[in-house]
Formats: sequence, C-alpha cells, structure tokens
Amino acid sequence: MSVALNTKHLSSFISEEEYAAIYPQVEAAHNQLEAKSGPGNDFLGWMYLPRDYDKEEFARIKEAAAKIREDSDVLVVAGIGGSYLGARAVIEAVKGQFHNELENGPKIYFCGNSISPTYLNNIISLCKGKRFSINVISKSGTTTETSLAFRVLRELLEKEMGAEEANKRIYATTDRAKGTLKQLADAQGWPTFVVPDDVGGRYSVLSAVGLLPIAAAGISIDDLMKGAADSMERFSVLSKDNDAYKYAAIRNILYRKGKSVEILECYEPDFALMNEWYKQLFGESEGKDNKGLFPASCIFSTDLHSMGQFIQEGSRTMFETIVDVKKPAQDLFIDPLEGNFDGLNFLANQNMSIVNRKAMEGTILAHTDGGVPEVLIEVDDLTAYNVGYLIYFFWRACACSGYLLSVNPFNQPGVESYKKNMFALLGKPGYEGLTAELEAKLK
Ligand SMILES: O=P(O)(O)OC[C@H]1O[C@](O)(CO)[C@@H](O)[C@@H]1O
Repeated sequence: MSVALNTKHLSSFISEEEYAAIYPQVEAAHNQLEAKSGPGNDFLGWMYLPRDYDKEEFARIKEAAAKIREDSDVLVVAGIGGSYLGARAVIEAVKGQFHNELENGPKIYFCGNSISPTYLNNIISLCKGKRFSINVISKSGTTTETSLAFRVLRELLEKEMGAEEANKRIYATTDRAKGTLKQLADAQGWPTFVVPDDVGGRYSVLSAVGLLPIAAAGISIDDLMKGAADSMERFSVLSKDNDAYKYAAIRNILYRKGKSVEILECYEPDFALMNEWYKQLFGESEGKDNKGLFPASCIFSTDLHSMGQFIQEGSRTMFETIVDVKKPAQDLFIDPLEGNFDGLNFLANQNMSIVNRKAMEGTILAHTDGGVPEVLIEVDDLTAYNVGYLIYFFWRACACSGYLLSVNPFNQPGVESYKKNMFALLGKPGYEGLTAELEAKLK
C-alpha cells in the first residue's frame, strides 16, 4: 500500500474504546461530505477532482508546460497560500530542493508569496537577461502580494522581450469568469487556466494551480493524478479501516486530551514544503471559532538539534505525526575509514538511509517516553504517484477532522483582518474611516 497509517506507538495514549466511541462522529462527518450537507458544501469540488478533472484543460496544461520547457530558461510563478504552496511542495518533494541547480529544465522560482522588496529584487536579478515566462496564479485575481509581484515582473518581461512576445509568455491561472486578472488576461490574449469555483485555494494543487508549474518542472502530472485518484478510491469509502478517517479521529481524540499542537515531521528535507502545504491546509481549515489544533512542522534530524529539547521535555501540549518515507530518492553507502579517526566506523558498511531510520526509531521511543503521542504515516517513496496519493489522504483527513471539530473547514474569514488593516494604513480608497483609528493605536 502506498500510504498507510501506523498507530502502534499510540496504544498508551488512545484506547480501543476511544476509537469506537468517536466512530459514529466519523460516520456523520463522512455522510455530511458525501451528501454535501455540511458547512462549506459549495467548496467540495476537490472530493472527486482526481476523477472528474477537466481533461481538455489537462491536455492544454501539458502543452503549455512543454512550450515553457522549450522556450524558457526561467519560469517565475507568482502566487501565495494555496496558489503557491502546493506547486512548490510537489516540485521539491519529487525533484528535490536543489532541482534548479541539478536539473536541465527551466529554473522555477516562486514570488508573490511575501511583500519583501529584497526577495523581489533577487527574483528580478534571476530573470534579467534570461528567456523567462510567468505563471500568475490567483483565484480572486486581487491578492496584493501576487498582484504587486506580477505587476513588476510583467513590466520587466515587456521591457526585455517586447509586449507582443511577453503576451505569449504570460500564463494566467484564475477564476473562470470573474476578477481583474481574468479581465486583463482576456484583454491581452494570455493563455488562461481555471481555478474551479468549488475548489478552495488549499485544495487546489491538483487543478491548474499546481499542475502547470509541476508539469513545467518536468514531473509527470499523469502519475500525480493517478496517485490521487487511487487514493480517492480508497479514502472516499466509509470504513473503520479508512486510514484518512482514522487519522482525523486520532487528531480529534488527542485534541480533546489537551494536545493542542500537531507537529508534522519528516526525515527527508525535500518534504519541507509539503510541511508548509499541510500547515495551510489544516491551519486555515480548523483554526476558527477559538478552536483547532495548531499545525506545526519539523524536519528531522535537523530540528532535533533545535526543537528536540522542547519536544522531549517542554510543556506536554503536542503530538507528532511522522511522514515515514520508506525509500529515499537516493541512498549513500558508508565506507569504513582506515584508522577510524572520527570514530564513525560503527556506521560503516551500510547505507546512510539505515542510519536515518535508526535516528527516527530512537527518537520515536524517546519522545513516547517523554509523553508525546506518535502517529506514523508511512509512504513508500516521494515519487509523483505517491505524493499525489498523500495529498488526497490529507485532504480527506482534513475535511473529516474539520467536521469532527464542528467548524466549517472550507472558509477562512480570519484572513481578512490583516488585509483590512493593511489597506487602511496604506490609504487604499474605501478604507479611510479606519486609517486614523489604527494610526492612533500604533502611536
Ligand atoms: O488565489 P488567491 O485568491 O490569490 O488567494 C491566495 C490565498 O489567499 C487566501 O485566500 C487567504 O488570504 C488563501 O486561502 C488562498 O490560498
């Protein structure tokens, strides 16, 4: 099985009776999802997306990706949140963090995911003098971070390549009909791709939002979708053996026992952006109505040397969910060293992945002794197929987990507060009433 939940380290934290007691609630959450009767039911387009996706658009995505790979040294992807994280997460998980340095295809850079002028200047430097293309991604078409970066990069592209050529190198992924970006794209004749109405940002990686940059990175989107489709077949069925639902149940049981932080962990650094993707997925879905597990993340053994002390002995508020990647993309045989000057010959004559595994096993036992529940999500490897599989697993689990918590897992009203204040402080027309009040608070 590509992805499997392993609960063997949980026996001292959760009893069989507790699993049985929460099951009727899992059943109710499942029924709400399938009947589309729960809160946020207009955002359930992800549920059967790996089967029902737009095949004609999928073919256009592949064509656009092939063109980008042919005519571009650089692809800049402008987007934030769900319009950023999934694409980067899949690319780094499958191709590795150093894909830009090690692969022959176009370099893929992401921007519009902050308001840092330093970051954007660096992106400009990476594009200047290169044959570059832009994929601007925004469902709303109005997100400040994305729009600002896109405005600057579009100008650069037009200056470097002329307006006519620039128009052939801008790919807009946005709403089917509404929004400034859609209007602009139509007026300029840019190829456009659609963020489906019923798919929210954090559930959009398997739409054009993620698929175009992922395909441009040379990853098989067929494999990615096949993995997600197989995962959908398995995790859309109600049963006590449904690992996605069981994971959701575990999260809820632990939350009710005062474990208010979940740390998603992996012993592969290439998973770091998948951690970030997970944080948006669960954070925006569950953190509302003064409820929710705080989604945190670590890469081990790296963070064992920074966060390890806290996890072992700090306040007992967290549990750990470890994504156990069974087979690394590459292994490394450790040769013995004559003289054993570094004292490391006890590690020799085996693959480095074994050392990584022993570090994981030792840590799990130590943290369990420290009172931290340990959940394992086992995945064979980080190929496109299995990453697609994992994505759908987390989607299903998250939706169920949100309903178990009695929140609407598909909205994110809280995100507007910072935007409103920022606009007022920047003097955006329409926000004048708030400006003086906020400025007084800042004095
Ligand atoms: O695709 P858009 O509309 O630019 O939004 C980007 C992100 O911003 C949010 O709406 C939050 O501000 C996220 O939910 C979303 O993924």
